Amino acid sequence: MKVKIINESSFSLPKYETNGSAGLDLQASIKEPIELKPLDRVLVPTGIFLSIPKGYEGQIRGRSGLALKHGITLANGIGTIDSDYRGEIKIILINLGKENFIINQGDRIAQLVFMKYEKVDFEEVDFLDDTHRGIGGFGHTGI
Ligand SMILES: O=c1ccn([C@H]2C[C@H](O)[C@@H](COP(=O)(O)OP(=O)(O)OP(=O)(O)O)O2)c(=O)[nH]1
Ligand SMILES: [Mg+2]
Repeated sequence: MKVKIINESSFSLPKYETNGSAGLDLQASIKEPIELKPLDRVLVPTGIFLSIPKGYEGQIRGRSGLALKHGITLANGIGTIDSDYRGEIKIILINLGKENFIINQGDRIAQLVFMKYEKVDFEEVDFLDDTHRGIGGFGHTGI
């Protein structure tokens, strides 16, 4: 995959921390540390620009350690990086913890997983096929 890196200071390509890691850790590429107060959101640049092959997307996911220890998570749940996006990958962090959190240059703030996806064509109809579940959802089978 083609990758362009424009970092605030030089660091290596995103990498898988272990052989079996699904996610590549993404680092903050920032001039100054960012202080994130409780419930603050911030868009953090990573210095990474990608040309993802057609038929794949990049998923930005949080890091469990940051979420558990500091309440730092993604404001958009899972970020979607489209294959035709040529801008810088940025991470939308939110502080759901009770303490201020400092992000420093080079901190690993999120991870990137590549996924194949399917596209569909819609056929508009008046009635959908019956199923046992029907319109039941949102806990209708019990908690
Ligand atoms: O966490 C994220 C989510 C998105 N993006 C970039 C890549 C993605 O291809 C583009 C658009 O993302 P999305 O479709 O989620 O945002 P939108 O609000 O629908 O913007 P747009 O109208 O540009 O599609 O923004 C990121 O860098 N980080
Ligand atoms: Mg969009």
